[in-house]
Amino acid sequence: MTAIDVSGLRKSHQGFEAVRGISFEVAEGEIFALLGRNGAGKTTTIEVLAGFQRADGGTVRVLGLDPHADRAAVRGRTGVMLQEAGFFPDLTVARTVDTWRDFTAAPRPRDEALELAGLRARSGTKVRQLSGGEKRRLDLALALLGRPELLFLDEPTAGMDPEARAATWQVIRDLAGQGTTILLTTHYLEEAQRLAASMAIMDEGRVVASGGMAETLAARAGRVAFRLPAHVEPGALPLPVTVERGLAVCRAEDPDLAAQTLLTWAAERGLRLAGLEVRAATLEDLFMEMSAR
Ligand SMILES: Nc1ncnc2c1ncn2[C@@H]1O[C@H](COP(=O)(O)OP(=O)(O)OP(=O)(O)O)[C@@H](O)[C@H]1O
Repeated sequence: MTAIDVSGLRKSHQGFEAVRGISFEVAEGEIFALLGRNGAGKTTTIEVLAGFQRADGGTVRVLGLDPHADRAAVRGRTGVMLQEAGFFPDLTVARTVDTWRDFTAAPRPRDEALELAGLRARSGTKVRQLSGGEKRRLDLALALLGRPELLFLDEPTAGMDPEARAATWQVIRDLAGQGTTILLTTHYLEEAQRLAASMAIMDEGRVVASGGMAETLAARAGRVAFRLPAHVEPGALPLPVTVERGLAVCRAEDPDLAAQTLLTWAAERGLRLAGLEVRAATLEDLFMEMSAR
């Protein structure tokens, strides 16, 4: 089943077209990463999908519903974590959650939501005393209150230290494991690559790449990098290379095979390929390529 179906979506803000006819689908129970540079249109897209803004063009279906026309129904089944939460700084974490519980149908118990978000130990702390990363966790706890079928997470790990980030990844994975569909944005491409089964990269309001994460990356060239041996010209190597920051870099569909070819060539000449690094394409490679156009 498709949890989110976006086709030709357009949305302008005061005459500026932030989203310019994008299409993508998110399958039920999947983690989907919406990626792109600052201003690419990710938040605007989430705001339309969550029913906060009305689309100017195209069609959008969320859990089979129109998120604007059927927004009450959609809101009851979705959780949203936007970038800027409107917390009351003088309330404690516990009171903040309690206040939100009052507006949520069949909410989770407060401590369960705090536990899930890794914030239970800060229950009695005032919001103003939370760190940036802890505020993100409070946001997550609030987004989880209504046991949503679908979660929108706009930069869920921004400002978190590595430990908190890893804990949040686990929460996200656990939720997906229980069947929750998750659409997230992040500027941490490694995070997207680790978490998401599918993705779309946006640039200036358009989708410039999309698809299954593993398939998309597998279809792209990997790279073999090494320090060029002394007195060897790049043109003498058996495969084409570029020299990048002092390293010879060979891009190849099958980087293992390319490395073998290069190593055999070097061994036959008694040369070493120092610092040899062989890796498949990463999301960062794809992102840089797509955003640089
Ligand atoms: N309310 C608004 N009024 C006018 N312009 C807006 C408004 N909201 C967003 N924009 C503009 O629309 C474009 C897309 O913004 P959006 O917040 O959707 O991008 P984003 O991909 O989420 O960026 P970021 O990674 O910085 O969060 C930007 O150029 C932004 O300045």
